[in-house]
Amino acid sequence: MQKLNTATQMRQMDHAAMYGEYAVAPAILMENAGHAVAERAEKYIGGWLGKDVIIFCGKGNNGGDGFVIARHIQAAGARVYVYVLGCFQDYSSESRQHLETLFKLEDRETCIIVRCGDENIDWQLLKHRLQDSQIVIDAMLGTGFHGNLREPISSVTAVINEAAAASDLTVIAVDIPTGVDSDTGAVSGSQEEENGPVFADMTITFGALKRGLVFYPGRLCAGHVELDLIGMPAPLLKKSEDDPAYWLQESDISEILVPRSPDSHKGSHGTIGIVTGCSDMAGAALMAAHGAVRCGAGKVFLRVPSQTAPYCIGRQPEIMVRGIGNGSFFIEKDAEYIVSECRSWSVLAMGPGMGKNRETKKFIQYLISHTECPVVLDADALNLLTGEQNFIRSFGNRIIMTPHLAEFSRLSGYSLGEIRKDIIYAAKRFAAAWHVNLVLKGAPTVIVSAKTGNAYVNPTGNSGMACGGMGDILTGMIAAMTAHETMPDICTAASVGVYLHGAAGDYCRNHVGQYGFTPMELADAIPKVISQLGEAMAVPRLQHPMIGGR
Ligand SMILES: NC(=O)C1=CN([C@@H]2O[C@H](COP(=O)(O)OP(=O)(O)OC[C@H]3O[C@@H](n4cnc5c(N)ncnc54)[C@H](OP(=O)(O)O)[C@@H]3O)[C@@H](O)[C@H]2O)[C@@H](O)CC1
Ligand SMILES: Nc1ncnc2c1ncn2[C@@H]1O[C@H](COP(=O)(O)OP(=O)(O)O)[C@@H](O)[C@H]1O
Ligand SMILES: [K+]
Repeated sequence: MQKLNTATQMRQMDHAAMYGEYAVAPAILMENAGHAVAERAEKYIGGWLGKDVIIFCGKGNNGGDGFVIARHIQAAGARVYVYVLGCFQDYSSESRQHLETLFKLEDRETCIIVRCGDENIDWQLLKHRLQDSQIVIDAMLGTGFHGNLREPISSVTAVINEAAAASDLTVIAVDIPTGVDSDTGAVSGSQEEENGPVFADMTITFGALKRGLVFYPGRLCAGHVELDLIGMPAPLLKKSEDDPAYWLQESDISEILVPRSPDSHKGSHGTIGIVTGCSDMAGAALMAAHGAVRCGAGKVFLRVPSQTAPYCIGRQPEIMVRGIGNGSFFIEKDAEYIVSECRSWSVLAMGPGMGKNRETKKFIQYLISHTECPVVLDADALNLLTGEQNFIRSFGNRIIMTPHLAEFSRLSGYSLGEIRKDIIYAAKRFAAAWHVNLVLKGAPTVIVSAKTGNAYVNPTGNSGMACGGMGDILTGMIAAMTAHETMPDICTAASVGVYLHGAAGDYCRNHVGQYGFTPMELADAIPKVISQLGEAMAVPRLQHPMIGGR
């Protein structure tokens, strides 16, 4: 698990490293950052020797990193043009120190410094240099960026992007591409204003990942991302932040998802009750059940309204289907029977294709309030529970809600714009207010624990999954994961389900193609992606140290 930090958290980490008990000198931290870029980018571009490189250095410490990079790559055999966009006296003392060193290296041949602080930029000359260069390094703005790009940075950014689009210029961003908000992934400008962000091929980021590197549109600007720890003291790297968010790793999943015990039986892997569907949406119910089967569930029971049952019975032999009541949708009266069945179920999942009938809402509420097992709520179950914050709050610890953005907007009352502005904030705020475990589906999906308020962001998945039915499969997967005997808590189960769902989507993209793989094909890929985790799976362990815990 990697921390996903905000600019404020990064400032606190930097400050603690430099001015706390560890007393790492600011110039050394900057030296490490600049050296990390020179070294990691060298591998990416295949060596500095003989390359023409333009480094744009802003007036903050991101620019200071640029001065260090210039020194290292000049030494490695490149010709460097350094555009200094700040005035000497305004730089921090560590940036000034590195700039002074660079001034000593200026030779008009391998190190050419262009002082732009109080002069105009020769745009024609810059464009020619961009045409003749192979690499651009963006050290204009890092975590200090806010608002929209101002001149001259906005024009410099425009000419970099233009040159990169017209040639095979490689753009390397320092810490985060200029114009990307570290906290949210929002970017500067709009199409009309043309003051958009830098589009980089690679970003080397320092100390911890920034949230803006994994949320769109910022993620599109970052290209290939590498994290360098730049000599940050280990306790600071491990320290839990206030208001934390984490980027899930494959190693987290293989640590949690232990191999099945040789003497396990179907009871060890849970009895899954999927109670959903209505007359015209039998497919959603079947897909949810199939998602559970493919996640290794011990037994899967599918309960649908009686008029839906003929379309489900016998479709898949391992799923035990029964029709409930007399109608084409569930009504409150049907709930009593499910409550009695539920006593032997490990988990109850409701929502996919369930319809929006008011009577069905009463059915769902009756079931939630008369059962004790974990409950996964998706799709129509969420639409029906809009406005029921007080009701959900009292059961929230054992509920996982899995809305996509539009369902989340209806459920929470937050506008889509408000949600997109800061997805982690919106997800955490909702999970705290409703006291519920949340899986906010999207690109990427965010999971929030009801118990800790921690947010986990999922790295897997792709746009081939943007098609109807993918969420239904996920509902069944999360239900099945919740029921495995070795799963420490339901937020962890949800995180594993979401990760594997995306990983199975990535498997399908790679083996079937980005267009047109189906939810059922994705489900069929789940055992394959789990077996790929196989070698890394840990020996059984009861409590994973981070997700959902503590
Ligand atoms: N010791 C450390 O802390 C370490 C830090 N490190 C590095 O420092 C970086 C953070 O440095 P930082 O805090 O100086 O901020 P930075 O991103 O350089 O920008 C600040 C300047 O940008 C300006 N500005 C803002 N918005 C703007 C806009 N829209 N358009 C135009 N200008 C705008 C803003 O001006 P203002 O708006 O305040 O007038 C201010 O002058 C971090 O990302 C990492 O690379 C590493 O070396 C490791 C050790
Ligand atoms: N561009 C994308 N990148 C990654 N994952 C995606 C993308 N588009 C969709 N998904 C995933 O696919 C699933 C779609 O779920 P949902 O919208 O509920 O589908 P449905 O309701 O039709 O079953 C979610 O898990 C979502 O995260
Ligand atoms: K940058």
